[in-house]
Amino acid sequence: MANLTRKLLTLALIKDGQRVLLGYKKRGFGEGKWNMFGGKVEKGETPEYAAIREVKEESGLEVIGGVEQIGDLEFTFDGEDFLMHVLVFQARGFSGTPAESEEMRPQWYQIEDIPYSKMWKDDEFWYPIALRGGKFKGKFHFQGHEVILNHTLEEVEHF
Ligand SMILES: Nc1ncnc2c1[nH]c(=O)n2[C@H]1C[C@H](O)[C@@H](COP(=O)(O)OP(=O)(O)OP(=O)(O)O)O1
Repeated sequence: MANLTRKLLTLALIKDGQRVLLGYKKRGFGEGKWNMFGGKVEKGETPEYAAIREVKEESGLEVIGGVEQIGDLEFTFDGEDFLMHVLVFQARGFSGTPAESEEMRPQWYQIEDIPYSKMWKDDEFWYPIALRGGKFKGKFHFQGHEVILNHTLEEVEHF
């Protein structure tokens, strides 16, 4: 694939014991899916700062103690000229009560109840690694938004 435009985005895992906070995406890219919180890294931001900002904007939670990178994912789409590079972080801590935003409706899920059938198809590959404390790198090539044509995924020690 030649000359793909790269976009840098974040996702943030908010985990509290055996439950995880997901958001129902009300608009924009991935509308109608449950997802972690995140979005584009704006000019002048570090990815860590962007991840913390998006958590606040989309869920109402304040990240405490910063974030740690746990994943590095690339998404491409058949026939499209862009590549989405998504850095996945885990919040070390958080405070506040989840609140609905214009973009997301947050809800806690027990790990065994995560609604994979209503999420991006790649999530069921890498969430299990993230949820047991592992780190991972992966590439997923989609046809549309629902079919994965091919992928790679490996667990890593560090980035
Ligand atoms: N395949 C897949 N699985 C899991 N998560 C994602 C994908 N593709 C994705 O894009 N994502 C994530 C990465 C980002 O967190 C969001 C998309 O971000 P987006 O809503 O476009 O960015 P914002 O900056 O919040 O958007 P606006 O505020 O400009 O609407 O999905």
